[in-house]
Amino acid sequence: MKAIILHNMGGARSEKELKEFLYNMFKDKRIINSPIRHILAPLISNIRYKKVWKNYETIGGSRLHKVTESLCEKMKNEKYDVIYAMRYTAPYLKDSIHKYDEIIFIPMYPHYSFTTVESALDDLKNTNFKGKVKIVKPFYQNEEFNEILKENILNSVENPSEWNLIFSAHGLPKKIIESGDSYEEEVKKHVEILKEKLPQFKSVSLAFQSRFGRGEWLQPYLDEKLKEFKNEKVLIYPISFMIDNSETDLELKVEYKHLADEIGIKEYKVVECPNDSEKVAQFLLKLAEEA
Ligand SMILES: C=CC1=C(C)c2cc3[nH]c(cc4nc(cc5[nH]c(cc1n2)c(C)c5CCC(=O)O)C(CCC(=O)O)=C4C)c(C)c3C=C
Ligand SMILES: [Fe+2]
Ligand SMILES: [Fe+2]
Repeated sequence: MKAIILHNMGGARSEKELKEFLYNMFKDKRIINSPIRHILAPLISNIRYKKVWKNYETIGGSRLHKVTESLCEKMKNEKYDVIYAMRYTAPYLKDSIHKYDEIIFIPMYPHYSFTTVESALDDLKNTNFKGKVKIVKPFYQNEEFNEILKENILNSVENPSEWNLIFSAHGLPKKIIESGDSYEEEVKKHVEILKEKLPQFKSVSLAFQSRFGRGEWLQPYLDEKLKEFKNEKVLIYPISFMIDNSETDLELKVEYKHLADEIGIKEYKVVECPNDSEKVAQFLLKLAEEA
């Protein structure tokens, strides 16, 4: 039996699941590169989940699972089972992969990073799966994908010439980039590709969201970038994600929106991720076939 497996980070639908997510994430050597992460993981997750869950509750938890499930449903076909697995919350890869003889593995990230794609590949290796494996590579340069993004972005506003488009990428500690992670380079190339496809906008820029902890992260930070747009209209596109999750629904649409209001931004809007659209389903099937 063959399967296409969509692999993502995981999302928190309950307080318990948020604790599990945080614990697993901080235990991951790709996220915390410290020999004492086994001590840090329970400490940080225990302190953080209670504080953060209150905010998750305002959006009814993460919709990452639900939308991914719907995407799998749309990708269903006679040749393959289409299922999903998550890195830090159930359903875990080790619990489904051994049913199959052959899998096509799709890390659901447009750009490479040690913290995302490489961590997903660690998850795959850790299953000790002995069947045939094909892996879909990061696809930010794919023309069909970028046409989907372009259409998505243009459909979000009526007069793009009045709007400043900000591509918001998930941040990463500078230290990780300095250790050889190509994420920043790929994100910048991706923005250049999309900028050329979207000359209609008043301006196009890149910023990084959700800095965490101390230390320097990729810059410019989104909160600083927003300050440039007092009395202007700002459209945000979350460029690191395929599917909406707490980073888009909570961080961008609630927390950064609040900041935008404080700054005096005239209008602030966040574009939906590609999610479970028919076009994305067809695009991912094609990537799987070509892998
Ligand atoms: C501690 C460092 C973190 C790094 C590095 C990081 C990279 C990174 N994350 C995503 C995508 C997602 N992250 C999500 C949640 C989330 N991420 C971190 C921390 C780091 N992420 C935390 C602590 C959390 C939990 C929320 C919080 O406590 O603030 C999610 C959302 C899950 C959900 O519930 O919907 C996604 C998706 C990418 C793409 C990335 C690097 C490129
Ligand atoms: Fe994250
Ligand atoms: Fe984040």
